[in-house]
Amino acid sequence: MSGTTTALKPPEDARAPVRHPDAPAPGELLDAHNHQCFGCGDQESGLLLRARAGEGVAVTAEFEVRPVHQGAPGLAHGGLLSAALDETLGALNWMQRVIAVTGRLETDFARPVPVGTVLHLQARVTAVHGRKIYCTATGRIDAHDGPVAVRADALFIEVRVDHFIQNGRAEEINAAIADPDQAKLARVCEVNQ
Ligand SMILES: CCCCC/C=C\C/C=C\C/C=C\C/C=C\CCCC(=O)SCCNC(=O)CCNC(=O)[C@H](O)C(C)(C)COP(=O)(O)OP(=O)(O)OC[C@H]1O[C@@H](n2cnc3c(N)ncnc32)[C@H](O)[C@@H]1OP(=O)(O)O
Repeated sequence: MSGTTTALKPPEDARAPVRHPDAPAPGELLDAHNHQCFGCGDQESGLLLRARAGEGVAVTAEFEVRPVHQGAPGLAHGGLLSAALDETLGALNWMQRVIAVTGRLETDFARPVPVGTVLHLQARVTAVHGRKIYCTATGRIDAHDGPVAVRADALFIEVRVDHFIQNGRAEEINAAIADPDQAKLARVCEVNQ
């Protein structure tokens, strides 16, 4: 059952999430955090997931399941559905203006998802404790109020930009440092740390 492991249950003294005053307005399309990202970037074989700001500390996203996303014939691959949930949860960073990475992600697969489906995703932060951000997401079939196909609970951990600079391959990191959009994103988020 989702959300029952200790690591995914916020402690008693966790605080409510706070929407950053400069967070994008509800409905605003969110930028890709990296154009080469498998989830939100523009790679043809990727998810091409597009996320929008929601109310509060929440986002929505859409992911069209294409033939390249198959596992069983005609059905979406479960790992890619988890990736779509993970990417949507990652977009919550924009609403708090922090940089956080997935520490734990627990997915429930409730229904098979046929190729051709547009998965409507919703994610929100439920609690924050120090660097730990507790969040949850659902993916519904073909409509924002369609049947729930997948859901996830996750724990994201806030990191500094150094996390990427120290761990990423030099080729991509150097390109990111030279990219004004990436450098701006890193600065904006670090101001809050
Ligand atoms: C100019 C250059 C530009 C560079 C780029 C700029 C900006 C980037 C912008 C955005 C990118 C951000 C995210 C990407 C967005 C979307 C993609 C979807 C999201 C992902 O796909 S992202 C990739 C997958 N993700 C990883 O690649 C993480 C690998 N991993 C690690 O890098 C470490 O593992 C880390 C950092 C997670 C923790 O390491 P650490 O040393 O900082 O943590 P530490 O030990 O201090 O723990 C602190 C507290 O978290 C608890 N805790 C820690 N880990 C836990 C776990 N796994 N489960 C449960 N609890 C955990 C501890 O129990 C403790 O809790 P307590 O405080 O209560 O004791």
